[in-house]
Amino acid sequence: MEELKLLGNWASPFSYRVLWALKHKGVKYEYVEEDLFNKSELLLRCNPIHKQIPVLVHAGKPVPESIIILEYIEDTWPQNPLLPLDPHERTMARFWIKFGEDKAPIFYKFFHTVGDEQVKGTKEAEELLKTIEEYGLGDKEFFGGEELGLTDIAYGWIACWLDVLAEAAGVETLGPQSFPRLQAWAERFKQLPLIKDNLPDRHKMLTFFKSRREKIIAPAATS
Ligand SMILES: N[C@@H](CCC(=O)N[C@@H](CS)C(=O)NCC(=O)O)C(=O)O
Repeated sequence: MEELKLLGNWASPFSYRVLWALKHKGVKYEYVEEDLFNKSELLLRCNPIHKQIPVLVHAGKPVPESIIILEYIEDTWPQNPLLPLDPHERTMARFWIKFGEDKAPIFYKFFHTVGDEQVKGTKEAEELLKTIEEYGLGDKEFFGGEELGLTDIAYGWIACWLDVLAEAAGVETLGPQSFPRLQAWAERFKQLPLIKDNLPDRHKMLTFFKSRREKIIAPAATS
């Protein structure tokens, strides 16, 4: 069997995207935990551009960037498809995945700011959630219809990480709970055995993200 390694980090939603997709496909792989404060030679060699996890290394060939890795997984292991067969539906799944990626900096603003900036960032993130709920999810069970797909995996952090980040940043109101259809999707998503059995411990995440947040806002708080 060709060697397959996932370089990841326990707290990273981007790592979990890849892990969920591999498990969904039933593909065996070796997980390598990266210390992001002391990156391994392997990571630096495999992702010299961004020096970030996740990286999937397949038969010695590295693939960086979680969304690109998801596409690679779908192309390489076609079983249990995560993208629809219909070309238009397939393209729209990619549209929504790209939308989420393009808007990521706006989404994370609330976590990196304080005061008025944070209020503004929270509002902007809420607007994005509203758009995703109304135009992306609509009345469907999952983004692609009745079954889990690549868009759900890409947006999985909204179901499993956003409330933790919001709590760590003191903006508990931010999250799918304010959007009924998004909230129902998030609950449905989290109840899938694939997701439920493959998530970091919430308390451990909260402690970690609170400490990250304190470090991020420290210069703003003392200036
Ligand atoms: N766009 C990237 C983001 C990956 C990312 O932000 N990884 C973080 C961990 S969550 C990382 O490796 N941080 C270390 C660093 O930037 O030095 C992806 O989707 O893979």
